[in-house]
Amino acid sequence: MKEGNMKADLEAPLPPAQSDSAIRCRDVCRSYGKLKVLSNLNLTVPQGHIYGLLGPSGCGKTTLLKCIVGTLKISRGHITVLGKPPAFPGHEVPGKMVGYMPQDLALYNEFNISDTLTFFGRIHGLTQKETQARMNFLIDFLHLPQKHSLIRNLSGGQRRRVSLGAALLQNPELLILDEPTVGVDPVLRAKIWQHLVEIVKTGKVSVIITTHYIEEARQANVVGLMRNGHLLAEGPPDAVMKQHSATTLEHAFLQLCETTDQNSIKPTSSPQSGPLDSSQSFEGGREENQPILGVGPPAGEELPRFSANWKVQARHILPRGRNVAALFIKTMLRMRRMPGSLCFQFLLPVIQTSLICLCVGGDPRGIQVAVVNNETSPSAYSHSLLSFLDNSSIYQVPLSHKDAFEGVYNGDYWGVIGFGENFTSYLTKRQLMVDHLKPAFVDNKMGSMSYLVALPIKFEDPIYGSQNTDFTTFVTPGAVLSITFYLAVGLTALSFVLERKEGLLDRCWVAGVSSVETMLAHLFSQLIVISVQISLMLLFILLVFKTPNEGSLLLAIILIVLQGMAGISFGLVISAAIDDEQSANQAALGIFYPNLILSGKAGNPLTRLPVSPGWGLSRMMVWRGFAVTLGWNTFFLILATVILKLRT
Ligand SMILES: Nc1ncnc2c1ncn2[C@@H]1O[C@H](COP(=O)(O)OP(=O)(O)OP(=O)(O)O)[C@@H](O)[C@H]1O
Repeated sequence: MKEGNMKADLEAPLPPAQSDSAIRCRDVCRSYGKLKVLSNLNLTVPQGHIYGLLGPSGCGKTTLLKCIVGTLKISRGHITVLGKPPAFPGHEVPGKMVGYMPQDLALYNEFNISDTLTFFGRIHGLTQKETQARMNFLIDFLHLPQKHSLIRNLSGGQRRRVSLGAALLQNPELLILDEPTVGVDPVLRAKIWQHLVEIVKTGKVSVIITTHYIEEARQANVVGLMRNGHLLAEGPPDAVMKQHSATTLEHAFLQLCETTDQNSIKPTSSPQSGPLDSSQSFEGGREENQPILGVGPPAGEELPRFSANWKVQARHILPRGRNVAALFIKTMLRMRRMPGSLCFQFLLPVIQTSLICLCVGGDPRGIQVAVVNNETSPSAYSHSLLSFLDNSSIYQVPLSHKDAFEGVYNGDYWGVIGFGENFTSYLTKRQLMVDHLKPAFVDNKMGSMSYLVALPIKFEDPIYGSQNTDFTTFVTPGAVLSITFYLAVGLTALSFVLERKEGLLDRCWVAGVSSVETMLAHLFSQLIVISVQISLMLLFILLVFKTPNEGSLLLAIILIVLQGMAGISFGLVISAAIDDEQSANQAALGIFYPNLILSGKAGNPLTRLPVSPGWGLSRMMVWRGFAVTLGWNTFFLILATVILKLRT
């Protein structure tokens, strides 16, 4: 009786033939380092159905969804999504065919609802009219507030609905929703489910949804029960409950776990067979590692082979202008919405350069020096000598011999200047003697060898700059290059790491944006920031601090821009390799001094070449500087791309 009922249940709601599967996973494995998260997992989402993927926290649901949308690579096995493997050249998964709502809401807080939907509309290639029409529908349908409401001012539930709206925007054929109902009140939860049931009715849209709330998944057409990276069971909710004589899905799941533990059966390693027949039961004749009530294709089914011609492959690799433009506009809009942060980015380099010009290389001031003068006459030479000292640097404190030395021992004074009582008379005598003796001695005793007592160094007029070049002039060009480089490193690394942490990068990738497009858009938008920064810095150092410039200003600007671009590229490497902002900051800071010293930016006059001496690109030292900077740029960009590819 029990078996008969179960068969009847299975026959009615089971999905169409497996060729109509929206998603098929076969023997899928995925690990994070040594942690095996997905292990020989088999799953089938039938076309035009809602698939509820259930399981405890940490069982691997999100990891599986990331593998399905192509943001994570599987270590072993096969996945096909809407007919082809994810990220297959020419396939629009990731892309327009899939709507993805990640677990973390992944919305730009500075945007309003309209900006958010417009951004995703641009990426999906919707016209303004289409986006507007969908936006009006979604705002009405999901009961969203006014379209100009800022995301950061919305409630948690409203944000969740905006995130769902962004996933639904382009009417995708496949919806992947990672816990859309977490933290949502029961009324909204019911509404979300009601909507999902509505959209799959056409048979053209398929949905896979994960949830912790097992009972709500009874509204799904098919549920998959997952545990420790395996799929324990897959089938219509009623059939799963009946199979375990349970009144709730939760109870059925508990029973399934207990039985699995007792029998120590390792689930799912072989391809699934068709729907369970009356002789098959979990307790009895079930094939080892096969999920009960499987809805997938029969065992031994041949997997289709996929190929793409070189044109499709080339189009797949090449960055698309539409996506780069959408990302560029997005970054510009975010900057405009954060005027404080923008001003900080523009002014910080100017403030730093100004501080260097004001504080580095100037004369010391207010140095306290004890003066012990034993000459009393006001006309004594000692008074004249003391008056010639630079009194803005040295602050003279007249003291007795004892107090002066005690003061120096106590650290109150930097030194003692002392004059004996006969200083003036001895100086006069010595002057007279030298005047008489020197010519006589040198000429009579040394004759033609008198040049030997001349100074061994001759100071000619300098080829570059003036004879009195101060340290500030010397150090400023290197400082400008360093500041441009490090600000670009820090800002790039931080913005990318934060975007990834908030799930924004993943969301964009699932919408069809490649890592190269993301990098290009960032490079272009940062170029604008760098240009303003450089203009302000040059205005200050050339016009306010009057740092001399005898060379081509254009070459100097190009070199500084290239340094900024090298900083952006290096920031991309850091953000590709590191996941949290603290480590990214540490990496950016850690490279500061080694790079400053090894690159010669600190005190190496070569860094000033295009600015000060007026050399052009024909000089080897100058073009080599440009070539080296361009080389590092290319190397960092390639490295960032490779790391990103390896890490997905
Ligand atoms: N980037 C990562 N690096 C290392 N381990 C990870 C990473 N992401 C997830 N994991 C680990 O993989 C396992 C599965 O994580 P996953 O997020 O897929 O689980 P989940 O079922 O979605 O959990 P939840 O329902 O709580 O979201 C967990 O043990 C988690 O710690």
